[in-house]
Amino acid sequence: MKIALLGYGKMGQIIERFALERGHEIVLKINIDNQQELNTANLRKADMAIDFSAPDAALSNIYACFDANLPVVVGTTGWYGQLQEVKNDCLNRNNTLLYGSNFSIGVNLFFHINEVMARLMNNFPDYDVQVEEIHHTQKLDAPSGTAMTLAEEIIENLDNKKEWVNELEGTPFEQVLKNDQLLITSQRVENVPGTHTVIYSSEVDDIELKHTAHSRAGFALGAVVAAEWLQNKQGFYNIADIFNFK
Ligand SMILES: NC(=O)C1=CN([C@@H]2O[C@H](COP(=O)(O)OP(=O)(O)OC[C@H]3O[C@@H](n4cnc5c(N)ncnc54)[C@H](OP(=O)(O)O)[C@@H]3O)[C@@H](O)[C@H]2O)C=CC1
Ligand SMILES: O=C(O)C1=N[C@H](C(=O)O)C[C@H](O)C1
Repeated sequence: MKIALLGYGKMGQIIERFALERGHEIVLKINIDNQQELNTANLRKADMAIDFSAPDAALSNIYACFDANLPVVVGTTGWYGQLQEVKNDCLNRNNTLLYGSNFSIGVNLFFHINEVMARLMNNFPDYDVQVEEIHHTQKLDAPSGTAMTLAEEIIENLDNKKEWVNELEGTPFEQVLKNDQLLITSQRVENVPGTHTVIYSSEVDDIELKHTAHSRAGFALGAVVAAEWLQNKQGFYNIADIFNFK
């Protein structure tokens, strides 16, 4: 497969390594300095785009792929406020997109366990729940996309939580938390690839579900596997469609 890498930073460079190992070819690498190369003519040289860029670049990159009729795997987080609009446009224009807040197998297992746990905890109202995420200091968005997915799964499955709120360590948080609000705390610590914990706490004990990424390799390999899966498909997909744990 000929791959266009939209974003050639920490993730783009590891994705390149896995893609080459698996027999693919990289035909375009886009970063801030060569953004003008992201045009229809260049995108049409590829069979697939993989976007790991930045929250404020993801939307224009996605629409550039749509205009070139190029399928795109989107790992970039921080643009999900526009998710429904992108989905509608993708389907109306017969384009192809797969997105995921986290492409690692471990986190996708964790997502599934999180849903099962939230349903179970409806029977145990003495426990309150919160989500914690820790990432490296270069991360531009908070909360992480993964923490948002975990929180949304909990809200969908646990009757007494209705919305999430985010507290970023080091910034003022003066909100009084309501019982039906789920707190996501975000911490930024040098060199942490991504740690997520779901904590159920009662007076007598805590139950913690935790995923710790040891490096970015799991995310990068997952993105290449997702691109392989998306070949010859049409439509709008989420990474969960690949794992199909339901
Ligand atoms: N879904 C998942 O599994 C994962 C998602 N992510 C997400 O992927 C994204 C990228 O992460 P990461 O690689 O660590 O970030 P980096 O900052 O290391 O890399 C981002 C890349 O995008 C480029 N870029 C930024 N803005 C633009 C723009 N306007 N136009 C073109 N290129 C641009 C940067 O260019 P330059 O080098 O010139 O600055 C850089 O090459 C983040 O949103 C992160 O949250 C990360 C890991 C896993
Ligand atoms: O920015 C990162 O690094 C990561 N971003 C994703 C997220 O926002 O959840 C996935 C992973 O945790 C690393």
